Amino acid sequence: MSRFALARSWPTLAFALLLLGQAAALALSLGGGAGWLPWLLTGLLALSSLLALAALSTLRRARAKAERAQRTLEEAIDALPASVEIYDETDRLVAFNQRLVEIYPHMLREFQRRAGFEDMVRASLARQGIPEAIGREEEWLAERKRQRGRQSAPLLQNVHDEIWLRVFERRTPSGGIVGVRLDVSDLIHEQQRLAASQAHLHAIIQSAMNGILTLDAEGHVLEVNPSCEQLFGFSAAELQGGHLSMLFSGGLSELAPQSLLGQPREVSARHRSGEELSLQLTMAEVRTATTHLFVCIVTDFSERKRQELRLKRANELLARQSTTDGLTGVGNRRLFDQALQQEWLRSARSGQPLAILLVDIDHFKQYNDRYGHVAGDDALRRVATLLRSCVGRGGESVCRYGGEEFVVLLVDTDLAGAQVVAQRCLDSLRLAAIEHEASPVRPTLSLSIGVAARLGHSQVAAQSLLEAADAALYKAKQGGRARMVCEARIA
Ligand SMILES: Nc1nc2c(ncn2[C@@H]2O[C@H](COP(=O)(O)OP(=O)(O)OP(=O)(O)O)[C@@H](O)[C@H]2O)c(=O)[nH]1
Repeated sequence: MSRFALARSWPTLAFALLLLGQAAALALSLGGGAGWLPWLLTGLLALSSLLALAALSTLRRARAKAERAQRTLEEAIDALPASVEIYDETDRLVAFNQRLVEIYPHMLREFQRRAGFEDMVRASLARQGIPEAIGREEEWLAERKRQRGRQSAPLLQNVHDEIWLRVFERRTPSGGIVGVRLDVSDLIHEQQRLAASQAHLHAIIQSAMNGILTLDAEGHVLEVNPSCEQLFGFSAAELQGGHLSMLFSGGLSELAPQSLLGQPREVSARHRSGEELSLQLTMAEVRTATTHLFVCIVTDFSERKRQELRLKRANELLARQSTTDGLTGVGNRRLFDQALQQEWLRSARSGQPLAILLVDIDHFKQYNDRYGHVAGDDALRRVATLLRSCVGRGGESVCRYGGEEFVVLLVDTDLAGAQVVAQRCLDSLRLAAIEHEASPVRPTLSLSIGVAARLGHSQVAAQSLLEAADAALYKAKQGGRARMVCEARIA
């Protein structure tokens, strides 16, 4: 028997002793009895009084202890960060803590012991205290009652002023219900902020002009944006799961995304159609406690690259045109001037000789007059071609000097060598036998050539070589044309 049970039985014992005492007193008053009997009765009375007093004191102590225990329990429940409410088997409120009142301050009056759950919910609905139920209160209440104490997962409830609760309800073995409401507003607001930021990010990625791919740590495609689909000509479904190497060529196939981190790099790729793409690839790593992936941003500069190539070709053509004679296709005067300066310096450095032939078509005016300008142009083209074929080492050293005059630059060639070339030119034109009936020299086109050469290391200017060749040409003309004249070497 526990001490508490023992204490509870003592008043009964004391009462029994008292009754026994009174019975004995009655028997005595009714007649006779032993002389010791009053003493016995007095003793019994005293003993029963003592027992009763002891029992009362034990009871008081036990009650005080029970009250202390209940107070401790109530204080503990009140101190919980969650609200606690306890209902009996008829769904009436038996106990609740302070937190419940704080969560539902408008329900202060309704939170009474023995208040029914449904009545309290109805009161809350009437005050529009449950935002998600507004406009469909009865339906909401029916559903709430149906689920009461049976939810497999806690309910998420939006109360007022942006307060979100997780409601845990469990049925007790005796048929009552214990409810706990945990304020998860911070968590929900964080989730809402996260969802908003994800939506924001998603919109940016979806509308970005750059191709954006997410890759796993091995380089397999996880997600792509519409620009990426457009860029490669493959759908997201086709790209997903594929490896980086499927998209990019040029040595990227063996590389893991990790090795592409850092500075943007230029890579080439192929569109589904086979068209070559010039791309810039920037790789970023995303590493969190639960995630490890890579974000690859791809910029297409194929069009810019094509434009650059077109521009380069156009510039090359322009440069060629600016140094080419439009009629004959040989170099023009500008090219000759540049080449002469360049070779002059080179010859000065190396000590190698340098020679030029100044070539003039004889009586070309008469040719034009006799055969017309178009035929004259054609004759100029034929002479240019013949000269190029006579020069041997790269015909590009033949330039049109102006009108019906050509100049031939002969590198690493001395005067003797230049004379050989000049003679070859004269012979070659004679053999070509281009008709020139109006020429007083002979009935075919002829040339006069002035030859000059420089010795290496001479300090004079390049112009002096040209002047020497011009003087020689003049002498050739004076000497009857259809010939060459060699000017003395330039020192
Ligand atoms: N068809 C044609 N003729 C040209 C061209 N450039 C210059 N000529 C002509 O070449 C002729 C040169 O005449 P001149 O300077 O008197 O020389 P030439 O008639 O050859 O006389 P010599 O040089 O003294 O033998 C001119 O009639 C020019 O019109 C050209 O591009 N096409």
